[in-house]
Amino acid sequence: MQNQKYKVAIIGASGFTGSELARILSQHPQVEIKYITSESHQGRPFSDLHPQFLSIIDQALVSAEDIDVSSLDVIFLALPHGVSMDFVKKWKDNNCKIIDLSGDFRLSSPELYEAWYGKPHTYVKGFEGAAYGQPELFAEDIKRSSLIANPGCYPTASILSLAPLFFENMVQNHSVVIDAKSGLTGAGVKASDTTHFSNVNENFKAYGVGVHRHTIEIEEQFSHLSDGEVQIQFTPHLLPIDRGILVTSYAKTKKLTTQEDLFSLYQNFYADKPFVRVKTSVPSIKDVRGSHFCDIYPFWDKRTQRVVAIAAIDNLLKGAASQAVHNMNLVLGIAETAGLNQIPLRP
Ligand SMILES: NC(=O)C1=CN([C@@H]2O[C@H](COP(=O)(O)OP(=O)(O)OC[C@H]3O[C@@H](n4cnc5c(N)ncnc54)[C@H](OP(=O)(O)O)[C@@H]3O)[C@@H](O)[C@H]2O)C=CC1
Ligand SMILES: CC(=O)N[C@@H](CCC(=O)OP(=O)(O)O)C(=O)O
Repeated sequence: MQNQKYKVAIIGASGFTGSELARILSQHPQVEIKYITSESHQGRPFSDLHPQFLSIIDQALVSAEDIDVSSLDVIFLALPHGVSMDFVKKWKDNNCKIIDLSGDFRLSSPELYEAWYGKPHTYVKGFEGAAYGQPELFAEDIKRSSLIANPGCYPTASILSLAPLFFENMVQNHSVVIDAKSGLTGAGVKASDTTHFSNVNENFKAYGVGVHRHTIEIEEQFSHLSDGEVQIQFTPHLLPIDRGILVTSYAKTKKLTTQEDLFSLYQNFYADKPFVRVKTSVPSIKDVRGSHFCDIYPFWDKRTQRVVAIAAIDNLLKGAASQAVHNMNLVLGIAETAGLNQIPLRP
């Protein structure tokens, strides 16, 4: 029903992805935002905290303890890792869909979670029914699931950059290197030494070398796509900008290719995916900023016999909030593109 309004709640709306969810959902033709929650700011108008919403969303923030979950169709959890799982456990028996933006249910087992997140999982059963929410790759799983694990920001760009090659089982194992860069909002709203202005401004650095938790998330999805165990080298970097991710992915293929074949492979793979734009030139972060697009340039380097795939997304949108809304559209069975037509903000 096109005029049906689905009732949703945004849990953890004082953060960056929570506020971006509010921006998109408030313009979604089939959504009514029933609750916006914050524990540390409950009682204050949402627009006090996020002034861009003044006279648009002035409703008061409430505690997550006080919401009537039975009245909701969809809950978005914009909470840190290790916090989301408690809410999923508490609300799982209500007849509503839960879309979790954290990493709590993205991996395939609690053991892997503990190994990469450094803490035990407290809701092991949740893994059973969770779908990995990459809409371009797993739409059918997403439509069937009541718990959707929204992918991480780096994994979104990284997975989309090489998915066509893995799907065709064309990649030589151990040959993949992913060099990724993110703007600061990827680190969340709380300031730290790492995100202090003078440590970031006019600076650029790698972090999490060899140990970043997104390594396993990407490996698991590539393994899933290609039906074999995949290992990758993944290195994230912190860019001195607000938002945006650019990844450069390198892979050796099992058989030789050409630029024309590579481009057609990507174009065909993403032909019916409205938010992936396969390009013939390099993408930049400003080409996608503020939008749900992922732009990809697949390049065959004849000299080194390598694929170089460059992908750009907005970490807060395609890497988080708009991806969550895309998942909502799929799980509710409404138009896939509803509410997601933001044109990138450039310059
Ligand atoms: N930022 C990004 O680019 C991306 C983020 N994600 C993931 O999405 C989730 C939300 O991210 P983001 O919006 O950036 O995070 P923020 O840190 O900006 O916001 C998280 C919010 O969660 C609430 N919260 C509730 N309980 C706790 C707790 N125990 N400790 C800390 N905060 C708590 C806080 O609000 P309050 O205290 O007011 O209740 C806080 O504002 C995270 O899991 C993140 O990893 C995923 C992809 C991209
Ligand atoms: C710049 C920056 O700090 N980025 C975050 C990733 C944010 C994100 O997408 O991921 P999760 O939901 O998996 O936390 C980081 O590297 O931890």
